[in-house]
Amino acid sequence: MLKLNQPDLLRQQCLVNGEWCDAMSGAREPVMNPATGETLASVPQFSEAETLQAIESANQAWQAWKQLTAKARGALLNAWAEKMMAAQEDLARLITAEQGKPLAEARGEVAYAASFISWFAAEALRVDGSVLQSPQANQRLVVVKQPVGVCAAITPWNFPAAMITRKAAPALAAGCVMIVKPAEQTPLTALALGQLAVEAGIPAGVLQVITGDAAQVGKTLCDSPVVRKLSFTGSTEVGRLLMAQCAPTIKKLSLELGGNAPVIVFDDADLDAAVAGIMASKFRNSGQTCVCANRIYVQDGIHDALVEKLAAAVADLQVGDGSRAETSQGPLIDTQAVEKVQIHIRDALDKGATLVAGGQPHALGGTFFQPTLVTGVTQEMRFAREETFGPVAPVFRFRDETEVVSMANDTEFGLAAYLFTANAARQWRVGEALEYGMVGVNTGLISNEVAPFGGVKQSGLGREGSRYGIEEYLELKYLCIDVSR
Ligand SMILES: NC(=O)C1=CN([C@@H]2O[C@H](COP(=O)(O)OP(=O)(O)OC[C@H]3O[C@@H](n4cnc5c(N)ncnc54)[C@H](OP(=O)(O)O)[C@@H]3O)[C@@H](O)[C@H]2O)C=CC1
Ligand SMILES: O=C(O)CCCC(=O)O
Repeated sequence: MLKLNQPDLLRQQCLVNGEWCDAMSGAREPVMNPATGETLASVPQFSEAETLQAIESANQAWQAWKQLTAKARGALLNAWAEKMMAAQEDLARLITAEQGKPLAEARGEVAYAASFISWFAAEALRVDGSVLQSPQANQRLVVVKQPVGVCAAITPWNFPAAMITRKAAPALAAGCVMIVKPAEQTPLTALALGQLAVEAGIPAGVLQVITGDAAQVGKTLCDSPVVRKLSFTGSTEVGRLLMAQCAPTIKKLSLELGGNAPVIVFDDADLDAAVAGIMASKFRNSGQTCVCANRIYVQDGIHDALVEKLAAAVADLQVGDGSRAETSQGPLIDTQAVEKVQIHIRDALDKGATLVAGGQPHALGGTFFQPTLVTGVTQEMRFAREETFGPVAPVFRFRDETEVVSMANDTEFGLAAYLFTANAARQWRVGEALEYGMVGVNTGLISNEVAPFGGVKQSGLGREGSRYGIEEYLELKYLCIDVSR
């Protein structure tokens, strides 16, 4: 059973207009622990009617929220971030229980999530406009920034806290209000964040958290002309659907979709640094992040040495329940995730790849999977085309820079890429040539609140975090003032 220091953080109702509510039908969905299969709690199954109520409450709340000074909004956001950090251990336990990641990673996620709130509390103070040089002597031209309005966020299960705050914090800082629909696997962290927002004094209706039928809730949010913006993180497939659903109301969109991150290791790289970077990027959250290394390209000259070091590092990973201190690899989120990993491995082995380590479900059973290393992978295999989203490191071999840049760019995705080389000119050259929104050079960890997170091509639209992130929640308004009368 889940034990929390602050038991009222385990919320099993939706937060609408400052009230904790059930679905009108009374329908509920269980929330499972992927490590044990245990039912942790259950949450309401909202449908269209309750979603419409949340939209109405959001619109009412917006009228007062947008009138607050940026300083006042920032102070409330800071109070929310402080509450989160005070409840870091409880939030981490909730994340590990419903999502599976090791507790140390979950604690890190809470701090990462809170960092977006503090960052945007400060960015609120820096939203400004401009005065333009007028082509007419009698006119003054002024540009101001105003909040977009009622926003919605649909978030994934892999970062149950951070994907919410990375959207809600800039929205609230800009003067928008937000309705959050978390993933069905991880609603408990989202509801706990709602509770902490209430405790921080964020007014009713400004941040609402609703759980339920994704297709119905999503369609209602997309169809509503009151909702002016949707921010989504998840699969490219659902992103495409939401984009189409938002077309009739011409909604603003931020989409953070699938990745297929290449890691390129050149002959001149520091091999230990490359292995540390690959391990951090590949096996974080058991390979379930959209910036996880999906393809590892290793140059001929160091291929065998790198594979040997990588195999040793993979062998050191400790698979287990994330609540155990020694665990570095938790379970995968569900059985479909395990199936996807197995399909990708089987496809590669059938086409001639070599299994160096792992490759099977773990002896612990359930959705635990052995950390896996495969070599001899080629562009014809699924590993090259699809996001595996699991603890599998597929190693490709390459000859030269031109060849590897072409292989790395040969995908419809363009979120994150990584390269390891000691050559400064090559760092620039390849960094510029990679068609990705984010490039890590000699590092496998690139995410923080200060940097613009987002992709090109079919990895999405817009940027989250950073000073650019708040712009996604602001509209420019131009005033032309005749000063002659
Ligand atoms: N970019 C990223 O960070 C992520 C990428 N992925 C990729 O997607 C694959 C599948 O993961 P999965 O969880 O199925 O991802 P989804 O895209 O299905 O889920 C992400 C979010 O979208 C919601 N959603 C699903 N269908 C609809 C719909 N018709 N209308 C509105 N919202 C909807 C989900 O709700 P609900 O949970 O209630 O169904 C969840 O909140 C992964 O293997 C991975 O490759 C997955 C998660 C995150
Ligand atoms: O979309 C994801 O997979 C979550 C983002 C991970 C990160 O912020 O590094």
